[in-house]
Amino acid sequence: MNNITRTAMITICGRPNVGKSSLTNALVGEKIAIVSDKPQTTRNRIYGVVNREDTQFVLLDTPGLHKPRSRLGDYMVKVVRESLEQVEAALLLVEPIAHVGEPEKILLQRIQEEHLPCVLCINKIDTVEKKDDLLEVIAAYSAVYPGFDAIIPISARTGDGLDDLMAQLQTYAAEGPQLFPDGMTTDQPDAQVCAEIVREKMLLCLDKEIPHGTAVEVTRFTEREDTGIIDLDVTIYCEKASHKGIIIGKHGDMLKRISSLARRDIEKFMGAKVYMETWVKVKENWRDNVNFIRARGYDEQ
Ligand SMILES: Nc1nc2c(ncn2[C@@H]2O[C@H](COP(=O)(O)OP(=O)(O)OP(=O)(O)O)[C@@H](O)[C@H]2O)c(=O)[nH]1
Repeated sequence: MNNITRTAMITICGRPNVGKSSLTNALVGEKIAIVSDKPQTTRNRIYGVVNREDTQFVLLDTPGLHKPRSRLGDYMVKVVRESLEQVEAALLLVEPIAHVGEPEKILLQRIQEEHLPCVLCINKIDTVEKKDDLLEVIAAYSAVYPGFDAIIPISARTGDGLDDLMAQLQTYAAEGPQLFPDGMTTDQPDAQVCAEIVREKMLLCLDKEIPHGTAVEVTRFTEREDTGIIDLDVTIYCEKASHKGIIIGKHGDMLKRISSLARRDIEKFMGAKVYMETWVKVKENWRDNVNFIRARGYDEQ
């Protein structure tokens, strides 16, 4: 039992691939959001929950802001906009580059419209060799937006700067009830986290556009009463028959690789043994099919 008396909801936003999910996982201390080196990995808003002393922090990991090219993309951009409503503060996460791009400008405008306090976090400082380079990044952002509450260089990978960041986020906590029960680190249902882990492994194992054109659905999620073993049936949807061939691979090798990597992580996340069966189906142009994306949870909330 802890005695939470304060809460702070904070939106983590930024362009694709800056490390929003990596930061969320590092602060939560558990992998709840999938990470890849390919942009536009996160499709939905994900809550990460951190309890520290008397405060419960609820971090909103959002899709990277990008120019949408499909209905799914439209939905992802809408999620970002809405995630800046009704939170205590915004955390704008950026690359250590001394140039403020269009996504950052759009987000700052939106943050200003909502009258939100904003922390600028410069991520990936483990890749910065000279301190002066960081000063240039700070100068570039301060010139565009003088209103940051704080500017904090961090590395989600090494953990550098995260204590300073948490101390700053603490200043946004207000008295309020505990929103999530003890031990709960995310609002995502277990089946959804499992589906996301399969998608992460596709992003890892497959090149280019193929993983971006896939959706993953868990069609069975049952726990055996006697042994606690979890049985999972997973369907991967892709956009073309040629993609299906690539996902399955020669003699099914690629699908086996994706499945076994995913199963390992799912077992870690669930803390149980998992039996998983995986199918691949073709669903042409699903990213523009409103009913299909709604049915898979990419829906107006
Ligand atoms: N060197 C370094 N790499 C990092 C750091 N944080 C994240 N990365 C890498 O950056 C890439 C993108 O990370 P994600 O956490 O998926 O980024 P994201 O902003 O959530 O991406 P989207 O979902 O596309 O918006 C991955 O390859 C991470 O390993 C960091 O502090 N240092």
